Amino acid sequence: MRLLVDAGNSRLKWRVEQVGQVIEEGVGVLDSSDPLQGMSAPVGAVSRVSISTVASEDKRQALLGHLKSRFNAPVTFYWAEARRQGLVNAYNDFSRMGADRWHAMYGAWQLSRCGFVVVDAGSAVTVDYVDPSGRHLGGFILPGLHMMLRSLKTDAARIRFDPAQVLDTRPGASTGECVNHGLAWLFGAMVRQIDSDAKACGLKDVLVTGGDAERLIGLGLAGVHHPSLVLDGLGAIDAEDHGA
Ligand SMILES: Nc1ncnc2c1ncn2[C@@H]1O[C@H](COP(=O)(O)OP(=O)(O)O)[C@@H](O)[C@H]1O
Ligand SMILES: CC(C)(COP(=O)(O)O)[C@@H](O)C(=O)NCCC(=O)O
Ligand SMILES: [K+]
Repeated sequence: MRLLVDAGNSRLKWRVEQVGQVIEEGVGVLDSSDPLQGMSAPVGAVSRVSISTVASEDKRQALLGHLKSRFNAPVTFYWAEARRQGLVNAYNDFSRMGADRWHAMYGAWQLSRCGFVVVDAGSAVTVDYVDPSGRHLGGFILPGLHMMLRSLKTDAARIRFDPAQVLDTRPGASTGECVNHGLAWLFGAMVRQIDSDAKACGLKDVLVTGGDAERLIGLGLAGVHHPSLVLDGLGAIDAEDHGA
């Protein structure tokens, strides 16, 4: 069995697989005593652990320590690459790209050959464009929904509100409405921009992942939800590197 891990800035997603079949999966918190919360697969049955992470070096080391003490199996971190199987990174310095972005793009590359957009609505929102030949055209990094709400709460003295996941984009008539409608309005505008870029670049598919994926689809993003695109891409790369 192999254990795949996507350790983001907010949450850690994990999946145990045997010959391509998902045995179990879950979500944990990276800097908790049990980041693989809920995992019941026998420890001895895990033959390797493969990880995609964008967490800090301290958190990465702590995760590595946890995995080494729990499993008697090799642990490999996978990072962004210049190219793989026809997918070509736009970054000059590919090592600076978040591993999650590369793995999500590679997951998408397994599914779509007609040009695609990957939207990962996690702690930060990332948008990446890939043309039908596999050339990454570049992307965008924006603060995520939760991050924006937190910055309004902590960096402005008189903005007090309860966050609400509304889809309402009408002008607000209270602080709460102005903030909550404001975020829906901003993300609605982003969704239209993605749609217009995709049309202009001739990209047919939009694949959406991350904790706020459904919210973006609710705001009109015409994409297909792939909840574990990062793990899918990581799994494909891990299989290739193990000759599977
Ligand atoms: N149960 C949850 N716990 C934390 N965040 C959640 C939850 N459900 C939805 N979210 C949203 O998902 C975002 C995090 O998405 P995720 O893909 O897990 O991020 P990351 O990959 O950065 O760890 C948060 O910013 C939040 O808005
Ligand atoms: C942009 C990100 C913070 C997104 O990670 P997330 O918020 O989903 O945990 C991550 O991909 C990252 O740290 N990237 C490094 C910078 C770059 O991709 O250029
Ligand atoms: K992510």
